[in-house]
Amino acid sequence: MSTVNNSNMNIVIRIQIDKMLITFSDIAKEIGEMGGDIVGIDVISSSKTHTIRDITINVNDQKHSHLMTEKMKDLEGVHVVSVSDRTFLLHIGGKIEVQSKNPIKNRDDLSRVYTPGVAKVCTAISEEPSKAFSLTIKRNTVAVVSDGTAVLGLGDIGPLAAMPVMEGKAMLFKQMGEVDAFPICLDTKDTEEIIQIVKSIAPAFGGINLEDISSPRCFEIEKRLKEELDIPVFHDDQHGTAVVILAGLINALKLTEKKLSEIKVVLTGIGAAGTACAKILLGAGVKNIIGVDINGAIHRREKYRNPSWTEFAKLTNPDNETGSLSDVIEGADVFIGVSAPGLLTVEHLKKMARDPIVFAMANPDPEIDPELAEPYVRVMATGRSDYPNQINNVLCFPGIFRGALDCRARIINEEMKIAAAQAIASVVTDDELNESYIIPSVFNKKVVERVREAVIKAAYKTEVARKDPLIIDSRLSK
Ligand SMILES: NC(=O)C1=CN([C@@H]2O[C@H](COP(=O)(O)OP(=O)(O)OC[C@H]3O[C@@H](n4cnc5c(N)ncnc54)[C@H](O)[C@@H]3O)[C@@H](O)[C@H]2O)C=CC1
Ligand SMILES: CC(=O)C(=O)O
Ligand SMILES: [Mg+2]
Repeated sequence: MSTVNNSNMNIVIRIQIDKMLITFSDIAKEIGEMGGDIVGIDVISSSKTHTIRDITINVNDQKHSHLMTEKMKDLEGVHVVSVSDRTFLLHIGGKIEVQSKNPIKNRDDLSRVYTPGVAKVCTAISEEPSKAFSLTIKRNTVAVVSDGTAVLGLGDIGPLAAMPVMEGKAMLFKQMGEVDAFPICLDTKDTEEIIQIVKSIAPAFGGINLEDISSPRCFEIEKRLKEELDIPVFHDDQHGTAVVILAGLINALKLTEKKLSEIKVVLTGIGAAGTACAKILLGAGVKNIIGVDINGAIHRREKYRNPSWTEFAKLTNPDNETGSLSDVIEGADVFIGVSAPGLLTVEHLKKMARDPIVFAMANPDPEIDPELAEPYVRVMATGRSDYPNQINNVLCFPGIFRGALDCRARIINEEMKIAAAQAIASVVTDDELNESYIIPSVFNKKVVERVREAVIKAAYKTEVARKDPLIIDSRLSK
């Protein structure tokens, strides 16, 4: 596949220009001739003889960036001071910080927020632990916990390398849902140890968002934590993803005028996301799902070492189809990929039923390049923000936790997830719905509002909410 990663990246080249030797318009012309698109110019300093400028250039890829830099270096009168990728610039020093709600202006403030005043607040919580929800950050704070074993589609890159993703999730929690989230990357892959650590840190949090923990360990970790903690534990890659897939599918099927109960779905990658996706789709009425992992279709004639595949085989593939993706894609109405880049080909698309729906959601590179797929599909979606129809769990986790925290839910159950999916789908009105808009934008404020509302309603209906409904604030709030 022609990889889509890094396409259209922005770089910032800082150059010192000798005014006697070259003009800026000459430099801009050179950049344009090399296919670079100048999207920003900043003057950093200027003297009679020299200027230093930052030129932000949209380039095709890393190679293009390199050629552009070399060209600048060759120009007489130009000295390249530095070249930065804007993505890296955004990560310098990390992406989040802790801020106090009130400044400590004097001794009196100090004695209230800290000792001695704080002692009576501690005592109050010790006498009535539920007060931790009103007197500490617990009520609005979620731990984003990863062990770095399944980071996006990058695999087991370890806890340090997982941090940028977890910081990103924390940013999204805050901006979209006004939830305070902490990235916590653990230097252990031991299931039991992860469970014990999360249990030990739980007092500070109102919810636990598990992230990018590889399967099948993620299933046991989530199950045990759900049983042993009294706050919501939600493995985002499983349930956040599944919720958004269902939302996207509800809307895409309106376009192809097919029913959930009639479609054949081929799902690649029966790991965390794939397993949960199958469960939510089965719950929503899909009858024919065929899972494909590295050894082909998952079926009941095979004995699997992975217990989650044995379970998966029982629930799916009603006709017990066997073979590779090429075999089982025949006649499929929907392809959902939560697996690896480039495994879906145009030849596969040609074998699908009329009006194929393709959700190629592996990150950062999807199962097929959207541009390659476009002519052969009716609806195309990816997990990325730079193509239409971004099916990404960011549409779910801020709103679902906002709702769960606001009604102080003990758990996030199936009813709350289905309600969240329907809420996301409902943001796209029938008038707006089209092939390039089956799912609302991540920036659409209605998403979190509707998900929150629907989740709270479902939590009360299923009796998992612990807060008096009369004191729930109707607005998005802490
Ligand atoms: N768009 C979104 O919101 C989300 C996208 N994803 C993406 O889905 C992918 C999987 O994520 P997880 O389920 O968390 O990982 P995981 O590690 O739990 O599961 C991945 C599964 O894909 C299988 N796989 C790998 N190569 C394959 C191939 N060539 N053919 C068939 N199966 C293959 C693996 O054996 C494994 O079972 C990643 O690329 C991730 O970025 C995951 C969660 C959310
Ligand atoms: C989006 C996300 O959570 C993932 O790709 O793992
Ligand atoms: Mg993830």
